[in-house]
Amino acid sequence: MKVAVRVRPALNRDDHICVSTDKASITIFNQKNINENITYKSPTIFDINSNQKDVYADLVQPEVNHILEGKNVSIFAYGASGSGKTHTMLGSPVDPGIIPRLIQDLFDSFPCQTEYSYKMSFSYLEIYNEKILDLMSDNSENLPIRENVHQNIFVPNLTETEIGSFEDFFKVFGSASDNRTTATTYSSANSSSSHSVLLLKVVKTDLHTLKQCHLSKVFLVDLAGPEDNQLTGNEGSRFKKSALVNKSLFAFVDVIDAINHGNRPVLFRSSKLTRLLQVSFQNSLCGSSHIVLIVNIAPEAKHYHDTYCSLNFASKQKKIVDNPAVGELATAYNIKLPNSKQMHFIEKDKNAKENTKISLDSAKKLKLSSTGSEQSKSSVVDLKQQMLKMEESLKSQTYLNSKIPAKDQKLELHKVQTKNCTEMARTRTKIKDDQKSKLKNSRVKQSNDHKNLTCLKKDIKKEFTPRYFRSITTKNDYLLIENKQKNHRDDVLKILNSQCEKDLMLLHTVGKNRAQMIIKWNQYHGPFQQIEDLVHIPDLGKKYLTQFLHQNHLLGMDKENM
Ligand SMILES: Nc1ncnc2c1ncn2[C@@H]1O[C@H](COP(=O)(O)OP(=O)(O)OP(=O)(O)O)[C@@H](O)[C@H]1O
Repeated sequence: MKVAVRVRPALNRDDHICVSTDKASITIFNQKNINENITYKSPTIFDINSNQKDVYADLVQPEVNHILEGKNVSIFAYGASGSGKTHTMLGSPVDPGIIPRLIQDLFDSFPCQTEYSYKMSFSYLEIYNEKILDLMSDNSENLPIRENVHQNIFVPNLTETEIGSFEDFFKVFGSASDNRTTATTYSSANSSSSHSVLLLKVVKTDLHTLKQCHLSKVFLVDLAGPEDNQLTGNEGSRFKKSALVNKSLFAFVDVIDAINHGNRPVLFRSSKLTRLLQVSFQNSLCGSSHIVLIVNIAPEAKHYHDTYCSLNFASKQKKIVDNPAVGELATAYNIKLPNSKQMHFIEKDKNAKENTKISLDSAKKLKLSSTGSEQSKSSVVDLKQQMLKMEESLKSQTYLNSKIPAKDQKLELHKVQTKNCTEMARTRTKIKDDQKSKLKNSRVKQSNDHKNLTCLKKDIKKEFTPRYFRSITTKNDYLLIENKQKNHRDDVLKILNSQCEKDLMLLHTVGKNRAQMIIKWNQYHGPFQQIEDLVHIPDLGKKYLTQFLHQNHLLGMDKENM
């Protein structure tokens, strides 16, 4: 996930400003307390002088190739009302933002080939009051969100328009934008009070076979600004609506936090927005989906509180940016131990971090000990010196960072890995013991197959539901499941040969009809030798077999049988 902060220029010359920036940090000052200033470090800051072209070139242009390769990309503009989200995403005809630039860029980048063709279509919706409204339809009603058998999330009946050029897009999009819900807020007379989601679909087709090679989905999201109802004095329905906006923003922040920190379960269903983007969020963990988060900031002192909240959110995600290992942990098979050279840098990095901590502590002490105004002035000078030291220290961290990407991640990963290694050794012994005792037990239990099936029924329900899999966080969990899964492969085969409709229906993707098909095949051809024999049942076929293995979490196991 890429995270960037963008500060818009002040809208009024006379306004007091509470934000200052340099290349790698942003500082906010509290007007009510001159001693109170907070500095945030961020790898990507767009200050008041940055223009739309810079923002696009740095954050979005690199994604064009990913889109052409079939990866999904989601771009979010987050920030308080009036902080410049719509300007960043859409801009104006004279100063276009990310959306028009990306569409133009994609059309320009489609390669002219005789073998493949690219097609682009788009849908445009808003989430207002936790309702999904089709902005391309003049009288849209609340649309549902559905999930198909391939676990793709979609909105049925959402208008989708194919576009052959940038002009095509703008014609349709222009009128659809007028349908967006706006409201007057304390910071803007024309504030967007909904999340708008522009979904671009880019399809690559093989011109010889006319088959789709891949489909890339690009979500361009202009989030509604959170509203402080105490500050705005919102009442009645306006209060309820803004409470819903705030609730869905909390859900959005929660999901991002949970995904990036490896917390499980991730509550995608707690808002329409997160549910709609569930697949993109999940795929970002394995790298097949990219996320760009732009945190917009208004520099005026009257927005201090909003700015403070947005920067806190951004700085939390910055840790995440430096922590791609979360994805590796979630797909625990990829864990690699750092080599000795990397360990050297990790140690160095640790020291640099500690130096920063010391500087911060002494800066805090200085701040606390200042009393009189003279003392306060000298304290401020000292504080600045301390800050400089801190900055230097952080710079050295950045240097180290460039040597080893994701330093925090390495440290965290190392800790987790050391812990995991010990736990893994323990688990291996435990698994071996378990296996031995299971073998003994199974001899005794052989005479009672029904009992085994009842155990399996519980196991499948408890352990092989997708929800359970989502809660797996450590490699040990995977090892345990992997081991159990191998045993259960045999058990699933037993169920397939059980000729018992009720037991067969315990398996995922097996309903009454399929259970009867399996029983009939079984009676006619004799017992299945392996699960993959399902492919021989005429009405099921290869596609169903993959689905069956996937849903019952047998995919990737015993590949020699496939
Ligand atoms: N980088 C910028 N340069 C110049 N003007 C800007 C910039 N960012 C925002 N603005 C101006 O600030 C005002 C508010 O911006 P915008 O409407 O994009 O905010 P917003 O965050 O989308 O607000 P809301 O959530 O209320 O819709 C607009 O007049 C816009 O033109």
